[in-house]
Amino acid sequence: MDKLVTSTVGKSTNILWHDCPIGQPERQKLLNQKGCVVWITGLSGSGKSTLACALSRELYSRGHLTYILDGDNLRHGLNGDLSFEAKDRAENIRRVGEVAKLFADAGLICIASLISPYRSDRSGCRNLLHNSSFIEVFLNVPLEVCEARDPKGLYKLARAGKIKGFTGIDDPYEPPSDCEIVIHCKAGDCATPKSMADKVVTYLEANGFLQE
Ligand SMILES: Nc1ncnc2c1ncn2[C@@H]1O[C@H](COP(=O)(O)OS(=O)(=O)O)[C@@H](OP(=O)(O)O)[C@H]1O
Ligand SMILES: Nc1ncnc2c1ncn2[C@@H]1O[C@H](COP(=O)(O)OP(=O)(O)O)[C@@H](O)[C@H]1O
Repeated sequence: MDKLVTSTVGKSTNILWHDCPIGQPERQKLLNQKGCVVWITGLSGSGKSTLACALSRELYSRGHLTYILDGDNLRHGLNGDLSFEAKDRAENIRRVGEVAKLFADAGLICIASLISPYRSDRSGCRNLLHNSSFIEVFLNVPLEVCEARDPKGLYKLARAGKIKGFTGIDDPYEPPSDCEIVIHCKAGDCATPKSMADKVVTYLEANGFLQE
């Protein structure tokens, strides 16, 4: 049955949502898992992409289907038109949140790894999903550890004033005040990516996401 739905973005009107007989429950049964979004937030260099890949590998080894939405990668395509101004970061997160919602509806375990510095943007994504299927993971890695890593040399450029508005240097990062998983890492005392991934898998298992 079609029902009139007003778009949350407010740009589309007179659109009707079309339901189909094969929906998320049927897809989850096929995949033997529950669609959800694992949202990894943290500073640049905190290990978001590394954790996303380690988590994806661990879940694959257990026969589960995931898909990674990485901020850096999406800025080569879908979000290539966006800057790092606050309003563009908000749009970046909004778009990724909507795509992640579609992947979760497809029955996948969607792993999003983006700095996503603003609490309001992250809670906007949380509100797109029914709450329990949005799992926020905060990679709590101090700026000095991220800066010491600096694999892309961006912190060095930011410190030299060659990059303006770099998160953590001259642009804000709002750590989560209440998220599902916090992974702490101190200078010289960081768990391995696999053990970090295992912590997330344990959460997914305990909350029923790894079975239909
Ligand atoms: N000004 C500025 N601030 C922060 N990050 C910057 C900036 N310019 C480029 N980069 C690189 O872009 C990556 C962050 O993209 P995201 O889409 O995750 O950022 S955001 O969520 O929109 O804030 C981020 O990648 P990661 O290091 O993987 O986090 C940076 O390498
Ligand atoms: N758990 C970890 N322990 C030690 N080094 C790590 C860990 N996770 C990531 N790294 C290293 O930190 C750097 C940044 O990791 P990356 O995943 O690119 O971070 P981000 O995606 O948050 O920018 C890389 O050189 C990576 O090898």
